[in-house]
This record gives sequence, C-alpha cells and structure tokens, in this order.
Amino acid sequence: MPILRFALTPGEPAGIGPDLCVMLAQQYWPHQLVVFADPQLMQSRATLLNLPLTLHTWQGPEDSRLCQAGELLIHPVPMATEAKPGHADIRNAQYVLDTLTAATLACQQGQLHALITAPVHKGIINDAGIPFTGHTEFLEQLTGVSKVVMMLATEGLRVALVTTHLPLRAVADAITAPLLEEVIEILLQDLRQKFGITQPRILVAGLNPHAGEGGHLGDEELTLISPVLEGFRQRGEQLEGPLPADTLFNEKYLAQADAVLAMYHDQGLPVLKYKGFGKAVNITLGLPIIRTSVDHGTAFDLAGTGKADAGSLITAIHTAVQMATAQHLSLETHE
Ligand SMILES: NC(=O)C1=CN([C@@H]2O[C@H](COP(=O)(O)OP(=O)(O)OC[C@H]3O[C@@H](n4cnc5c(N)ncnc54)[C@H](O)[C@@H]3O)[C@@H](O)[C@H]2O)C=CC1
Ligand SMILES: NCC(=O)COP(=O)(O)O
Repeated sequence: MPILRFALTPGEPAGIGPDLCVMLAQQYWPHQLVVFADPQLMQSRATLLNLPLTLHTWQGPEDSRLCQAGELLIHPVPMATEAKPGHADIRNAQYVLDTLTAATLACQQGQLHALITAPVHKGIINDAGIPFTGHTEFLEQLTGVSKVVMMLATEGLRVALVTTHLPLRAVADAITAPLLEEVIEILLQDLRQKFGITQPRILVAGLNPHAGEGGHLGDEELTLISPVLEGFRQRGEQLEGPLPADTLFNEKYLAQADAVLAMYHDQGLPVLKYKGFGKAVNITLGLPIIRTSVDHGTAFDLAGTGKADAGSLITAIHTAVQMATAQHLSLETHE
C-alpha cells in the first residue's frame, strides 16, 4: 500500500476550518495531508491558538515527505484580504473556491487520493455575487458529472438525500421519477463499490407526513415513489418504503438497513446529527474522486478561540483513508 495523500481545504477563512487544520497538524499522521490555503492565514491562526506550526511547500506528486507533529504540507493559494476570525469578508469568497478548484484538480489528476473539506459559508459566497449552494453541487459541476448524492454517516447510521440545498417550497417539485432513479442508482453503486456492501438494504422515506397516509396527505408516495421503488425491487434490489419519516428512524428498522434515503435535507440530517454530531462525516457519492467532509458549519462563534472540536474532521480523514484503501485494493484485484 503506498503512502496515502490527501488534499485538505480549510474552507471559509473566517470560520473554524483553519483552526481545525492547525489542530490536526499537532499530531503525527502516517499519511500526507496537503492543505490548500494561504500560508499567512494558517500561520496567523496557529499564533492565535498558541500552537506550533511549520509549513512546508508541497512539491507535487514526487514529494513523499511525511510531517512530524507541528508541521503541515501546504499548496499555497493567496487570499484577497486578511481574514478576521468570525467576520467573513466577501473579498475572500473567490479564494475559497480557488482552494477547492486546485485541490479537486490535484485529485482528478491522481496526484492526491482524496479531497477532505472543512466548512464553507454558502451565504458569504452568494453575497459576493457568486451563485453557490454547497460543496456537493460545486463539485458536481466542477468534475462534469451529471449527478452526485450527499450522504452523511456516523456509527450505525448512513443517511443519503434525494435533494440537497433547496428551499423547502421547491422540494416537492424537484422530486421526479428520473431524479429518484438516478439517486438510487448512485447510492446502490457506491455502497457496493466504495463501502463493499454487496447487497445494500435501503430504507426510503416518504415525502409527506405518514408517507401520505394512503393518499390523503399528498400523493407523491403513490404516484411517484412507490413505482420507482417497485422497479428496483423487480431487479432484485432491497429497498423498503416509502416509509413514514417520523417512524423509520427506529432501531427495529435501522438494524435491518445499510442506509436511509431521505427526500430532503432537513428530513434526514437532523436525526443523523442528533445521533452523531462531532463524529459524523459527509461523503459525496457519484463523484470521480473521493470527497469527505465535516458534519458541521463554519461556527463563527468559535473561530480563533481554540474551542472548536476537530472530531468530525478527524472522522472525515479516517473515512477517506478507508475509502482510498478500499479503492486501491479493488484496483489491485482487477489488475
Ligand atoms: N460542509 C460544509 O461546508 C458545511 C457548511 N455549513 C455552513 O456553515 C454556516 C453556519 O452554519 P450553522 O447552521 O450556524 O452551523 P454550525 O455548524 O456552523 O454551528 C452550529 C452550532 O454548532 C457549533 N459547532 C459547529 N461546529 C463545531 C465544532 N467543530 N466544535 C464545536 N462546536 C461546533 C457552533 O458553535 C454552533 O453553536 C452556514 O453558511 C452553512 O451553510 C453548514 C454545514 C456544513
Ligand atoms: N448540511 C450539510 C451541508 O450543508 C454540507 O454541504 P456541502 O457543502 O458539503 O455540500
């Protein structure tokens, strides 16, 4: 197994992402972590947190150095203006996207094995005049794939989403049979290929309260979701649903399942975060690269204080290690 190399993006420079990267660097990692960021930002955040940090410029794929505790490899990306913890500046919005673009490109070119992202602030990027709904959608566009799927995971629970960052008013119209079919195909494929689950069992939530109550509280379950699920079942896939979302998150059902498919962001993620906040990972399925991320946002209230918890970023790294190792082993067996 070669040394694993990861691209790490600290996200919004006024948030806790840079703090978490400095904290990570305080321990020895048997992998390369290459942070795509402004060196001055990393250095000034380390000073603020009173933590040692020596940066080494990453020399590209030929560079096989591993860092000691207190060191980080860096691919320098310049910020437009100094970042003040807790106070995002629209002038740095393009910088955030530049770090993501450079890190993704390095992964696509095979220079690094996975992309690990710290949180961005979606609002400030939009305030800068750049339409942006999230890493997930940005990476879908950047890598040119037709569809990706957001899945968050913590011990004992995986939750994937049919729709991601949409106003609630737009959700019902966005859920169509072709979209649902595409999302389920990606979920099944990645559970098999990236997680080694040969026969995935998926619980699918309904859209409406009580999964529509037999058509009396909305008919999407009858007209759209059930026929799509039936099509997959006829192919031998194990999909259960549409189930009422308020009762499916129950050990009786979850013990029999590998993942839950929720129809929208706030149907599935509050449960996942209640169960595992700080120990959960966000994984983008359907991408041509491995991408993992944290379960939390920019936490402006904690930036620069040293109080942010690095648990989710560490989980994101461990998950990237597992996924990259599985990918390497699967490539080896197919050679
Ligand atoms: N992967 C990403 O890029 C994500 C970005 N966001 C973005 O973050 C911004 C702020 O979102 P909020 O809803 O305020 O959520 P948030 O996660 O930033 O903060 C919610 C609460 O959790 C606390 N918290 C968050 N991370 C923590 C950590 N590592 N350690 C200790 N406490 C922590 C915060 O202090 C706050 O009290 C939004 O723009 C949102 O879009 C949100 C989720 C994921
Ligand atoms: N709630 C999850 C989230 O907002 C993460 O989004 P993304 O930036 O990873 O697409």
